[in-house]
Amino acid sequence: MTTAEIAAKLDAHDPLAPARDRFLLPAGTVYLDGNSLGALPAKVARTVGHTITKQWGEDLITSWFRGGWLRLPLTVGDRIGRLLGAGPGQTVVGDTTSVQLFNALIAAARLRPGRRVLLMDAGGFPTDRYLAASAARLLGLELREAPMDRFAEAVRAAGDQLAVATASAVDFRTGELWDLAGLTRATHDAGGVVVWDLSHATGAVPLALDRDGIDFAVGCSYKFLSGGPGAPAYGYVARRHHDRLDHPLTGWHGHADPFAMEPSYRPADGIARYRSGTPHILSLVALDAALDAFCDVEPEQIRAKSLSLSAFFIDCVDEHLAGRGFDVVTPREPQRRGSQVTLRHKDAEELMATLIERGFIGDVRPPNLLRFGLNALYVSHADVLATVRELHALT
Ligand SMILES: Cc1ncc(COP(=O)(O)O)c(C=O)c1O
Ligand SMILES: Nc1c(O)cccc1C(=O)C[C@H](N)C(=O)O
Repeated sequence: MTTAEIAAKLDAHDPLAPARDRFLLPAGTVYLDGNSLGALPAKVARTVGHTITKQWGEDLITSWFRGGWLRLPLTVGDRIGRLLGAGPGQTVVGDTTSVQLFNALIAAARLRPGRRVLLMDAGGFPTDRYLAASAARLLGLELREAPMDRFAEAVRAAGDQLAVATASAVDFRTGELWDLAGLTRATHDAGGVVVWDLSHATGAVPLALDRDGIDFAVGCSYKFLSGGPGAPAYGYVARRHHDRLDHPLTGWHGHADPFAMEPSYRPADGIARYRSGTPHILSLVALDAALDAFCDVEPEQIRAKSLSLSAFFIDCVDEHLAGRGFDVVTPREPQRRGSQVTLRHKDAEELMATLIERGFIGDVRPPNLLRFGLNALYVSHADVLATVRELHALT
């Protein structure tokens, strides 16, 4: 079969194909950058419009209490929790991933007083590295870094000095998926606490935070979840830590009784104490509406489609781009792949600029990586083949 026939067959048998209509994608565009900014879900504008005109415009401040605004960080958190393999009452939505990560690192370290080492993933996203360095300085911890393929070794080397280990589940450059369960176990064996950044995994890879015993996790909601530009991030804290959870940002929304306006901080019970200030309602409403696109979809279905797309992408590269200067950077073993394919090429910048001009949107990361995000809800095998053909035409 030709790659065109294979694409047609895979798309014809794709149970998630109808989900594409839940998104507004511009005609003539192949969108492979949903790992950076997810496409616009069709329901979002209408829902946010209603919140603005009715809830804000007419119901005014009563919307905080009667309109459900106050609880949105928790209700939306539980909806994301379903995609994380997290039972209700452990996920809160708000602030940015950077802020969530900072909170998680500090709160995690406070669970291990007397231990000296904060271990971070050497190839992590820059914001994670910058924040881990600052958290270490603030807490007087020794910052160590290790590449992910030697992370477990570094955890063992830190031994009983390990306070916190933090890493990304999926490498933002290569799309490699790491062993969350195994690395969490290794961290626990050393007596440490783990903080995962799940930004490139959420909505893309099945996760089992409760089952895998993960302590803390954070993630973006504007990537595979399509919550919109600057959509609020989430923070997960395993229930077993809630009673001892010492949140660094003791804002009034995490207080046991915010509207009592007490002079001193008294943390709320459960995950509610992991809130801080006033939630970003319009962004939360947009994210809530975006999550409807996932309501009848199981993470395993997303995974099956995503792996089919990435395997087909790699096959098309092998078939159509051989000898044209491309290397497949993303692992070929399916269990080691997230939901993107990364290619190395010396002219990555120029190639991507031309691809985008022609309606094929991916992105580049220095020095020479072309990244293509594969959102199982709206990307087809035909999109993948068309993109590879365009790269063929350009090289
Ligand atoms: C792994 C990872 N963490 C964090 C972020 C971003 O954090 P923030 O939303 O605070 O900019 C990104 C992407 O921007 C990311 O890829
Ligand atoms: N967060 C972003 C932003 O504020 C502007 C442009 C892109 C982004 C991204 O999400 C980048 C993304 N995290 C990455 O993996 O490179």
